[in-house]
This record gives sequence, C-alpha cells and structure tokens, in this order.
Amino acid sequence: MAGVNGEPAAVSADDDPGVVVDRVGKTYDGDGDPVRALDDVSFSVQEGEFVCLVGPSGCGKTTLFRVIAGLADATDGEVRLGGTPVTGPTTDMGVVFQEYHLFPWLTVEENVGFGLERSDPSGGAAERAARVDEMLDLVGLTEFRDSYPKSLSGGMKQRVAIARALAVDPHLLLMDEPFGAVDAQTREMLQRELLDVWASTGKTVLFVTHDVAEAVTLADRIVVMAAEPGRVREVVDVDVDRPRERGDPAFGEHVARVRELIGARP
Ligand SMILES: Nc1ncnc2c1ncn2[C@@H]1O[C@H](COP(=O)(O)OP(=O)(O)OP(=O)(O)O)[C@@H](O)[C@H]1O
Repeated sequence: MAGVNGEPAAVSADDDPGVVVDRVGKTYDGDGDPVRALDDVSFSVQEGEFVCLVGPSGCGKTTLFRVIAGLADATDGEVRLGGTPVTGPTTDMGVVFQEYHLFPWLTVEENVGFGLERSDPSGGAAERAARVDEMLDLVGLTEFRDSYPKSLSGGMKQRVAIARALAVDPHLLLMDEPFGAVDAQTREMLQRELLDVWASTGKTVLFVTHDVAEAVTLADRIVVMAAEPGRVREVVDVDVDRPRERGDPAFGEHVARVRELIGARP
C-alpha cells in the first residue's frame, strides 16, 4: 500500500501554521511508581488537514488530547499552534468532547453563541447573531434554535457542540471521540456531515477515535499510537478518494493495515 510513512514526521520550530506536537512526554506521579503515559511524541497537522489519532487502550490518547488542548501540562516537549506554544486553553482551538458539555439552561442558539461574547466582548450583537445563524445553518439546526438540549437527540447535541466550537472561528477543531455516544447510523451521518463542514470551512481538524473505520473514513492521515509508553508507532496516509465507501478494497486495506499496527507488539 502506497503512502505509508515509516517514521513520525520530523518537526522543527519553523513548521507551518497548523499544529506541531514536538517531542511531547508526560509522566504521572502514580500511586508509587511513576507512569510514563507519553514518550517523545512528535507529529504535525498541516493547516486545513484532517488528522485522526488512534491507538490501543492506554496508549495515552486522552493524555495527549488534554496536553494539546492546554488542559494538562507536558512533562517534556511542547505543542505549538500557529507557531505559538500552547500554555493553556485558548479560543484558537475549538474543542469537542464525547459528552456534549452543553449548558442545559441555554437554548441551542444561546449555546452556540456562548463563546462568541467571551472571545470578543467588544464585537457587535448583530455580528454575533449573524455568526450564530451561519453556524446553525452549517449544522442544519436552524429550526431548533429555541430548543433546549434536553429535547435534542445525541446526534443533534453533538451538532450543537460542533457549531459552538466553530463559532469563534478557531485555527483548530480538536475532537475527542465526539461520536462515541451515538448509535452506528447516527455516527455515520455525523461523519458525513463533519466532512461537509470541514470541506466548506477549510478548518484544521485533529480527531481522536478508537474506531479504525471511522479514522479511515475521515482522515487525510492517521497517527497510530502504541502503548507503554504511549508513542507514535506510524503515520499512515489515507490515499483513498472521497467520498469513501466501506466496501471499496482500498478502504478495507487501510483498515486492515491500521488494525495490524494497533495490534502489533512493540
Ligand atoms: N491521572 C493519572 N495518574 C496516573 N496515571 C494515569 C493518569 N491518567 C492516565 N494515566 C495512565 O497513563 C496511561 C495513558 O492513559 P490515557 O487515559 O491517556 O490513555 P488512553 O489511550 O486515552 O486510554 P483509553 O483508550 O483506555 O481511554 C495509562 O497507563 C493510564 O493508566
């Protein structure tokens, strides 16, 4: 299969405006023995690229996600977004979690607009309203703008979360198992919708999943991690034309390759 890199991408201080994960390590104190959750993790996501991160349980996906999002400190190395080191949560990153994290007391419209006021308090109300309208249209929720989260399906809640993350026009959309809590049919629909959103906005996306078929459906490249300690095993180019069909032999070959990498011994 063509296009598979044997080594993690080399990174340097002059990388492009996307995301650079540069020799990131993380050691937890643990209950006695320290736990090396991440070791020398390096890869980059080019601007406008869609990269998925997969790996076996315990390989450090959640830890790496938290470091990239600025929610946890790395023990070694750093993450740069647009050339600037990430030192804490930033509005330059739109973060979407598996649990929707919507505010139950706010309507769909208010949830989507929530970050706008905080990121640009001086911006005009009319501008903010127009941006919310645009985002609701993007995710197909205009007619549910006055609904509260409790009356929405899981798929709709996740669309609200995506619209909210994109509303502030972040550099990066960072997603942690965002479709893990919905049924298989809704999941495939959300995958298609996310690809449409990605195509129309040109956003850089880093998407963590443990579902290999999902990664092959979505990604330009897949960063495959190995465990103990968490590290990059290989970066796989997904050279399959979009829209991708699961029945396509090339799709199956990529799924098999990534599964083999995840299952392989160190
Ligand atoms: N707060 C913590 N204290 C000590 N060890 C931790 C802590 N959080 C995670 N670890 C350990 O770090 C390693 C990586 O954990 P992490 O949750 O990041 O992996 P993961 O790939 O997200 O796992 P999963 O897919 O099962 O959710 C594991 O060995 C885990 O036990």
